[in-house]
This record gives sequence, structure tokens and C-alpha cells, in this order.
Amino acid sequence: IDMAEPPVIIWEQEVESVLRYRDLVPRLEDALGKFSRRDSAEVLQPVRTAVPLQKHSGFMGLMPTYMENDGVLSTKFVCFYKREKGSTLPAVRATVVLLDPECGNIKAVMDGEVITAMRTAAVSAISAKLLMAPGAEVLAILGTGTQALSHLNVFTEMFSFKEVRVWSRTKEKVERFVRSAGGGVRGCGSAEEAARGADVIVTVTGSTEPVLYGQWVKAGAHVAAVGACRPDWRELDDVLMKSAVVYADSREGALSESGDVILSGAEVFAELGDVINGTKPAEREKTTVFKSLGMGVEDAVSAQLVFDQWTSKETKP
Ligand SMILES: NC(=O)C1=CN([C@@H]2O[C@H](COP(=O)(O)OP(=O)(O)OC[C@H]3O[C@@H](n4cnc5c(N)ncnc54)[C@H](O)[C@@H]3O)[C@@H](O)[C@H]2O)C=CC1
Ligand SMILES: O=C([O-])C1=[NH+]CCC1
Repeated sequence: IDMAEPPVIIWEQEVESVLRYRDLVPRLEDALGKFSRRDSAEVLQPVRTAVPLQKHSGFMGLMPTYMENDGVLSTKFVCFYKREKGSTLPAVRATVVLLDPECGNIKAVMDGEVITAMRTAAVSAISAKLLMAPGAEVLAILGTGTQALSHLNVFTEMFSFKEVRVWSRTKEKVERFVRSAGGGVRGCGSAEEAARGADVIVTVTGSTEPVLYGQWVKAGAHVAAVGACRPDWRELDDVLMKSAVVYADSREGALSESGDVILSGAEVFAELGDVINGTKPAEREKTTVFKSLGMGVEDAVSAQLVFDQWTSKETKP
């Protein structure tokens, strides 16, 4: 009998020490393109199952993915919560499990929070690379949590904005974020102040009501909308959703999970992967919204990358 090796455990600091945006971004671009080809040998990824944790105002999301051609099998468990103002509990907790597709044994159990923070921000940066207007100068970030920080990191690594603005509900959090960014970020007193005139706007809040309104958004701007991942949660208003060309990571995901898409009735024009594959245009001159819900295939390629880097580090003398 083939006895499976016990899984390796790769925790937060180790994931952080091996994962780099410069390695992650090309893998994610490749994965988004593969997903949108709808070839079952490339990517099998059902829409996330979300089990309500009603008592705790949250959900447990299960995100299984199989990439047959690449031999990658994984699932992420991600619990996400609607937190009250002042709560000190985390909004997102995640674990990724990597399996051997032939035997079914678990190869690795790894922290999913760094992966979730980095792969989500990297995908938003890919959306900006594809969809923002040429010569974009001003970036606005709405929210000052985990995703706000990872978005700031990858956006400043990949692009050179002349101005970066940040806003969130609590003045102290804005000040703390500006301080921890170590200069170069301007705190704003309102979402409107941050958004008006910005070329790229990232929404990374836990809000369930719109925080960004179409009337503030400059024509031709690009919005990466990362929060509001339930069918009755919103971050963007109808005016913005209806006036923008809307892209999503997964069309099925957006139509079943995104309140901004479902409740506004806006059409999903294309997936990011369609733009990467050249089957749908990047409407750079128009106002664009990338509605991000998060996909299992993003976690799968990230986890495989972590595993490969970790394994090569472990075997080096
Ligand atoms: N699309 C994707 O792949 C992913 C989406 N998410 C979502 O992104 C959002 C941010 O996640 P994290 O940064 O991890 O959370 P976090 O709790 O670290 O940060 C949330 C931020 O939103 C602000 N906020 C909360 N409620 C608000 C409201 N009603 N109005 C204005 N601001 C509000 C908080 O002050 C904080 O700055 C969440 O909605 C989360 O579910 C998280 C991971 C992946
Ligand atoms: O893809 C993901 O990990 C999540 N999307 C929304 C909350 C967590």
C-alpha cells in the first residue's frame, strides 16, 4: 500500500517570505486567461460555495479548483465576515490546501491570508494594467485594511502614480495607514474627496452599501471593486455600474455573488481573461469597472508557487 507522506504546513511568515509580486503576476495572468478559455482540462472551478455563519454575520466559502494540464488540485477555505465598526476581529480568514490529484493525499496546508491579500491585489493591478487610461496619474484607495495595504504595495510596485490618496470611515485609521505607508500617500476626509479626479479607484471596504458614486468618478477612470461579495452587498452605486463598461474575473461568479452587478442590472461585458486572450477588447478610453469576487484558480496557482518556492528552499543545502 502506498502510504501518503503527511502534509507540510507552510504558515504566514513563510508564505510571506517566498511570495513575490513579480513571480505571482505572470502566473495570475496565465491563470485568468486559462479560466476564460472554458477548457475543462485547463481549469475546473465551480462557483464558490458559501455556507452562512448567521450567528457570526459571516460565511465560510469553499473554493475548489482543478488544473488538469498543470496537475494542480487545491481548495481554499475562506471565512469572511461583516464586521461592526470598532471590531478587532479579522474580516477574512483563509487556509489553502494543496492536494496530489492522482492519489488524493494532501501535500500542503498553508496560510491563506497572505495569498488572499497578495493575489487579490495582483489581479486588481492586472485589471489596471489592461484597462486604465494611458498616462493615469492619480490612484485612490477606499478602505484602509489588509487589502488596502496589499493594493498599495503592488500598485506602487507596478506603476508610478504621481499621487496616491486614501480614505476610510475612521480618521485615525486613515492617519495610521498614511504613517505606515511611510510617505507618498495623502489621507482624505471623504470618499468623494479621494475619488474626484482620480484615474484609478480601488474599493477595498467591508461596506454593504455603496461607498463610491458614479457622479464623483471622472469619465475614463478605472475602478477595481474588491469588496461586496454577496448578492445583497454593494460598494458601487447604480449610476457607476450603468455608465461603466463592466469586467469581472468570472462571469458566473459575478452573476451569482455580486450585488453591484445583480442589483444594478448592469451587463458584464467581459472577463479579464477574455481581454488577456484577446477575445474581448480593453475599453481603456471609457469608464471601466473591474468587479473582483476572487477565484479558486488564483489561489491554486499562488499555492503551487508557494509550494515550489518553499520546496526548493527546503532542499537547498
Ligand atoms: N475580491 C476578492 O477576491 C476579495 C475580496 N475581499 C473583500 O475585500 C474587502 C476588504 O477586505 P480586507 O481588507 O481583508 O478587510 P479589512 O477588515 O482589513 O478592511 C476593511 C476596510 O473597510 C472599511 N469599512 C468597513 N465597513 C465599512 C463601511 N460600511 N463603509 C466604509 N468603509 C468600511 C474598514 O474600516 C477597513 O478599512 C472585504 O469586503 C472582503 O470581503 C477580501 C478578499 C478577497
Ligand atoms: O476570493 C476570496 O478569497 C474572497 N472573496 C471575497 C471574500 C474572500
